[in-house]
Amino acid sequence: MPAQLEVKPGDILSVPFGAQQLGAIAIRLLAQPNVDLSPEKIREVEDIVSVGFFPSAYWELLNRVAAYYYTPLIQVIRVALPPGLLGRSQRRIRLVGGRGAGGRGQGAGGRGQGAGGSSYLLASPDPFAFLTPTARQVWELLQAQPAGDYSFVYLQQKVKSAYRGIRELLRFGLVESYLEPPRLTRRKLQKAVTLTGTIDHDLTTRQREVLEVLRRHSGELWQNELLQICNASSSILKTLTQKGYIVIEEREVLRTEQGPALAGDGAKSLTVAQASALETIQTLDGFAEVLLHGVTGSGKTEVYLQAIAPLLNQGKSALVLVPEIGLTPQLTDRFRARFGNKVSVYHSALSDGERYDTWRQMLTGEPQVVIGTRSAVFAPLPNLGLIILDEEHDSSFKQDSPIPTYHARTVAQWRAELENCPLVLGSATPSLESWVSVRRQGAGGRGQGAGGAGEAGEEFLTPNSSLSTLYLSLPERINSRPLPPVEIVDMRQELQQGNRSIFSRSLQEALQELQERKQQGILFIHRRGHSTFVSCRSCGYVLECPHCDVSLAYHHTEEKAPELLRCHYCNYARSHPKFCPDCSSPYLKFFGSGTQRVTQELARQFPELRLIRFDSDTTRNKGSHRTLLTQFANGEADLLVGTQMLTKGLDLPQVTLVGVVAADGLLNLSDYRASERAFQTLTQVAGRAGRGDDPGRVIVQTYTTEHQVIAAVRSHDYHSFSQAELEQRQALNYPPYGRLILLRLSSLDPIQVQNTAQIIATTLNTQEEIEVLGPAPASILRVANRYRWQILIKFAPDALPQLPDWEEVRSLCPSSVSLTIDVDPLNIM
Ligand SMILES: Nc1ncnc2c1ncn2[C@@H]1O[C@H](COP(=O)(O)OP(=O)(O)OP(=O)(O)O)[C@@H](O)[C@H]1O
Ligand SMILES: [Zn+2]
Ligand SMILES: [Zn+2]
Repeated sequence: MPAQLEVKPGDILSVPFGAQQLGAIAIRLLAQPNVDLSPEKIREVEDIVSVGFFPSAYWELLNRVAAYYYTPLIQVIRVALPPGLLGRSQRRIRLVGGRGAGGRGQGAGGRGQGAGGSSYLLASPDPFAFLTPTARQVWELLQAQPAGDYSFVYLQQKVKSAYRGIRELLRFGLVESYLEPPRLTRRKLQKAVTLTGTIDHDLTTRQREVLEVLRRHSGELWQNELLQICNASSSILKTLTQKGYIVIEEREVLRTEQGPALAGDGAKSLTVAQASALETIQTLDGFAEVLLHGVTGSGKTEVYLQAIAPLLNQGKSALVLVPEIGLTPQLTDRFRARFGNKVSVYHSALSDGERYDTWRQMLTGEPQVVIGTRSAVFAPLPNLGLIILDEEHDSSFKQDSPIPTYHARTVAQWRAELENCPLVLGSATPSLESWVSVRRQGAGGRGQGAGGAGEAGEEFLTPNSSLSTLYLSLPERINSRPLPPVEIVDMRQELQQGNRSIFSRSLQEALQELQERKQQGILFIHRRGHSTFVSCRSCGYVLECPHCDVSLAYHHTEEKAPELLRCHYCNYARSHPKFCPDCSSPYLKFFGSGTQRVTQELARQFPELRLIRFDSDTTRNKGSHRTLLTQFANGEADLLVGTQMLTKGLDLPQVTLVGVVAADGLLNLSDYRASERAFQTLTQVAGRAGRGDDPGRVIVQTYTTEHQVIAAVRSHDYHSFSQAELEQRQALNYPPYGRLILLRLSSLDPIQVQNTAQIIATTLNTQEEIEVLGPAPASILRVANRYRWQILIKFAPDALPQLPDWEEVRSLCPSSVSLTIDVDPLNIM
């Protein structure tokens, strides 16, 4: 690298790559290049584009994530930065100081306008006699271009060996090289009109009108808005500019997602429990972790809002993490109503431009609230005063693939610690991880957790070990409203007594009543689509995905839409055949019921009932969550029918009835977390009922009434459920007691992946202190034509075992087999 450059880790660099110039990040300084790196793969750093781009605490965070999740740092940086930022940037060359009069503006590097160009020109008839012919040619080309600016590629095409000439010009400081951001992340500019003069007499009525409109808008409007409001053409603005009444300039438009205009909302007067929780949170100084355990509808959000308000006044910012975008419109609305335009959302469903702009908006350091999903844990807010993780038990905070397979809760713990701010975890059904870390401190333990976990080297490799968590509880609903009674219906008895419908008599009556009383209900179904599989009644043939080892689900959206069979794993779709592909029988039958099937059945049995289907089929388009929920909130439907999405924080006071069509799909999963997840899902969905003045009721249909999860859901008993569940976990050394790492292997070649899995497992087995389970085929062996095997590693968290050398493990994988190391996996199926 050029001697005068002092590169430090975290700097943004430009590095030549072929004819292009790429954006790069300095990861680490090496005294010697790696021995196995061939010299032709090493490039010179050309320039530093941005010094100290990452603040040190943030850089440390990225490094922790990389170390804990065994992921190259650059992959972690990719998750943290908005997409495209480091994409293919274009290298350009321009004259330093512009070309004589009217030269273009500032250079990115902040090298100001000097007397530069023109003074050279005056010195002698040929002041550049010292340049080589190549440099000279480049120089003249640039002189001839009005802005004095060409892409590197263009100069290379025009001048033979241009790069040599450019290097020479750079050395003399005559030109500079810069990176132009890729197109999609380019800032968006738009013309803004600003009122500058007071309204005077030399104006026509029309001109006066335009200025009046501008004045009423605080003297500033986008040009297109102004023209639209006044129904005027741009010529009138030209005249006004000439007369000196207005100035038109290009201004940047930030493409941040805007919510609808909302009426402002003031702080509510808190219940005793809310007030006490808030008080504790506000006395925290610096890093601490808090579990806010509040039953459904206990007003956790109000506590968050009031904890954030004073921070903003102190010039600090807050980060609010939520599981999924489906629940964000309602939550963001509440935040916007309280904090106005200080709120922005940040999640992967934003367009790249919106993400880029929101990201830069955060860097301004203005006090603000950012609400986002998993990846927003990396939101680059300086001056962070508080992190909130709402619905902290939700598994969508965990990334299964690609690497880093991080959990936003774990990363948030590190981040809060590094930024020295409190972290509040909120839930009605806390994860057993959080529950155990509260219990660790023993009864009444209010000890502060600023123990400085992870100061020294390896320590941070255990996520929660040295953290102690403060416990705050909101045991009652707002206004002492009762939790809804939960009725369990045994579907085996329904069948015995001759009811063949998918709805029990109890649920049928409740739906009937709903209509009569003009109330609203929610119906929860485990799956989307119509049926889980289609098979032939004559020969038993089951229609399967050609690329995966699963049956195809039947989808039929509306009357005239095509009937489709779809794979829920790879999204393969085919039309529904009229005849069995195997025996040509016309008798094909649908089994299992998804949201579509249930809505059709409802339409048949309750034709008067107005329905809204709320699942990933009906919420594909941007804004559709909001649209459907608004329709429902406005009373345009009686029943909301949907999947998992319904369980996440919906607050609809009119809902009195919640029905679960079949709890069994949740209960009978082969995963060690199935019970915990089922309890959480059922408790959360039950918690949507009776949040307003009218009392609610919940009906859960199941074929396994005796299941311990069902008993706990019926009695709203988190404590005894978690007690029993933790005993089982402890006995088997599963999390939160033992730790797990899952190796996922996949390949197009079934033999090779199996052999590789076997070899890796054998190698791992030689190691003591770790328990190796498998290799075993994944529960669905083939997905999208890839065969999948896995190996589960179990170990005790405290006695940090000598973990395998992952580089060595990777080296056992042939190139046709891909390996993902999933640390603390949540999905093991
Ligand atoms: N102090 C208060 N006084 C009156 N109403 C309140 C108060 N606090 C919260 N509420 C209202 O109570 C309702 C439930 O609150 P919120 O949605 O925050 O509950 P929650 O604890 O997040 O529930 P869940 O875990 O089920 O999502 C909301 O409509 C909220 O506006
Ligand atoms: Zn058949
Ligand atoms: Zn498939």
